Amino acid sequence: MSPGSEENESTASGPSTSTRSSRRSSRLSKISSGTGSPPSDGNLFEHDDAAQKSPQSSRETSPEVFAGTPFTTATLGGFPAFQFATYRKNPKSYPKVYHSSDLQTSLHDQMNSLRGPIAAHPDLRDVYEATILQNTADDEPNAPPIAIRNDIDDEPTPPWNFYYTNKMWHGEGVPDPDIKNLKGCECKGKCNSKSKKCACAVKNQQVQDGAPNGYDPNGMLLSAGPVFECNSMCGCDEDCYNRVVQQGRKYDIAIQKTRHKGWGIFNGKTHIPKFRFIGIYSGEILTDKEAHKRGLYYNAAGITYLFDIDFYWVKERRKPHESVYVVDAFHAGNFTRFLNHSCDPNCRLYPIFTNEGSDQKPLLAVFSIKDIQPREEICFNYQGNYPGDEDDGLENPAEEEEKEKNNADDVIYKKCQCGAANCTGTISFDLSRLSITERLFRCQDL
Ligand SMILES: C[S@@+](CC[C@H](N)C(=O)[O-])C[C@H]1O[C@@H](n2cnc3c(N)ncnc32)[C@H](O)[C@@H]1O
Repeated sequence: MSPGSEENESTASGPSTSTRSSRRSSRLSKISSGTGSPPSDGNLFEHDDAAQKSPQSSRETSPEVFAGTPFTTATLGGFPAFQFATYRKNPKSYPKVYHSSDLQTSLHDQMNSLRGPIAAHPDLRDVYEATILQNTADDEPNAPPIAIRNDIDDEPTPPWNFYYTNKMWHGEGVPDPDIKNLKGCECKGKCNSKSKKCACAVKNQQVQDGAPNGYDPNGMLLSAGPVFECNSMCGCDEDCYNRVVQQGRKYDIAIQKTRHKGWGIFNGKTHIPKFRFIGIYSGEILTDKEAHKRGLYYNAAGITYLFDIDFYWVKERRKPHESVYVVDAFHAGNFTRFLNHSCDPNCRLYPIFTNEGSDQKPLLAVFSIKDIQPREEICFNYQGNYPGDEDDGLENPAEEEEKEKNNADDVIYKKCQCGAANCTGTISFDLSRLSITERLFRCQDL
């Protein structure tokens, strides 16, 4: 089954489109010069907080970035004003870069030092939920809250062993997002995935050889990607149809204890249609070398949160000297780190680019691949086996046996508790990594 292969729903806000048969709105903005005192009539101005707070905002005025930019000399209340489109051709604010070395752990150390009845107090759940809200306030301000539930035992919350975040924290040796190679579109209003003029839509169509790619106006994913979302360099609106992952989570979910698989992720009260964005697999982005070192420890503990960025499309473009990047959600991550494995999964990870110009570092975005009922557990397949993939994940048994002998120390086997009718009985983590898929992974294969 392919993303977007169902009939489109009509939409109240956007034009109704049929994606199956087909291959696939000036405003003035102003910004303070960033120097001197804020204006006394500051509320007359739209200030870009992100740009002002960003440690890199000094770059906004650097000659390298703005060389030749036709800024207007018009002023509004003493501040320079310029055309929105011109402004957006130069990033309004460089995406802030987060480094693993800046991760905060003091709250976690404090919570882990609690002992006795206080450590098991049910009210700790409220602290956990509030921490999630606080840590995600800037990147998903309109998302429904995440609930913590446990009807199985007395553990009040999942362990306080990671920093809750939707961001990607760059480890040592991992380059910052490549902004120099980030290209935007010149569109105004909302971009249309079928457009032949929108540079982002055209790029998306090209990577799928002209087949539909990107999203429909309801946010439904149209292909297996990669999808290049509109970015800081684009002229379109913040709620453009080609900005789905960057707008954050829309569905309410619960982190809930399961009987045999530890904590898991459950849908909330609403039904999630297929191919809708659920969340990004956030955490630290590491070099392969660092991930390998950590993997040995995770093997010993029998649990892993390492996830290789090894999409077919990424691999094809990797230069010989380039490392595989790996996402590690052990020390930092969001609810997606609690997604359990199922042999009959209802979600899958897709490569989505938001503000990253490097081919090698898409976000790992979780989308539903089936309609997900209220309260249903949300799971993906840790081995990257999905019905309809080129070989359905079924390896050559002789090759597999040989691989197992060679890697005996690097593979963890666990009894699978997914309960699906087609359950294979075991889950294995090869080299302590969860895999997107080693196999060919193209839209037409799904
Ligand atoms: C990425 S974590 C998922 C969240 C985990 N349940 C927790 O409480 O932190 C992966 C671990 O969850 C457990 N798990 C996930 N899916 C499972 C399954 N189908 N059967 C048994 N254990 C599972 C295993 O212990 C596995 O190592």
